[in-house]
Amino acid sequence: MKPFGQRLAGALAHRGPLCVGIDPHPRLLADWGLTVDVDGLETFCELCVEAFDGVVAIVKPQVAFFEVFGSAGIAVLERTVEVLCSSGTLVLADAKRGDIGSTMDAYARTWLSSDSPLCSDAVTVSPYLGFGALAPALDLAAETRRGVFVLAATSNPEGAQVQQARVADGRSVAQVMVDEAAVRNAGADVLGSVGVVVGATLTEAPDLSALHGPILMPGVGAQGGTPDDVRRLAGDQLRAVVPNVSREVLRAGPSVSALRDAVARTVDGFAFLQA
Ligand SMILES: O=C(O)c1cc(=O)[nH]c(=O)n1[C@@H]1O[C@H](COP(=O)(O)O)[C@@H](O)[C@H]1O
Repeated sequence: MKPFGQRLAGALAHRGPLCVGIDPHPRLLADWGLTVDVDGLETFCELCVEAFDGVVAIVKPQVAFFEVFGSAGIAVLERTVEVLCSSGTLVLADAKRGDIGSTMDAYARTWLSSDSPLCSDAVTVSPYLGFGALAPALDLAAETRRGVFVLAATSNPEGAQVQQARVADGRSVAQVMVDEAAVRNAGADVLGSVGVVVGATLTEAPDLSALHGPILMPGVGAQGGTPDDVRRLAGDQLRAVVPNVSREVLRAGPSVSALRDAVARTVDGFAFLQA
């Protein structure tokens, strides 16, 4: 298996630059005419798989919306991840994990170890216990040829309190996270496997020019970010940018063809990224 960064670059080139979120909000379940319980969750995911599998470059299930249903919800997540991964659609588990030592190691094994029932192609992680605390995930991802997306500058306004704070050399904390990720990507062929998350809602992005890894940009659509914002924030890194859209696409459901049309329209709006 090729490293995640190379697989992602290939998928973006072939299927278009888009990460679609599977975010089974209670509101969306109701709008789709589904019950807000595990049965509704399961049907929602089956329809998402039918609509997105083999169509979009990368799918991002938001783990929180599965955990809220306890073990039965996790079982739905396991099945969803398994179906997508086994057919070759890349899966980014949005778990935003971050802890220390052996606990981080357990999180890493959950999402990145081939023998885990939740094993995905990549996972989101939070570096706000210190970038170095992420080493178990970064090391395991390198070993299993999977990926990690590190939260750098998030789409929510509260993030700035921590992420825009300055360290002693004057860089923002968000910039430090990007620079640390860049160290991990040094020498990678095509695109490194350590990505960063930069919200499409921001007025300014950290300097991404040396990252050599994927840049996930959530916040498009429901949170107010637009393709023009993505273009502005991406700078000269257009080919590394992966916009994430969740509600804006999911609102088109439950019709599978309407979901696919929404994906096609969204991908068209981002054609400039891979031009
Ligand atoms: O890591 C993420 O994906 C993420 C980071 C961030 O800064 N902002 C952000 O919205 N997200 C996630 O991206 C998705 C955005 O959903 P929509 O606002 O519905 O498109 C949610 O699953 C969020 O948890």
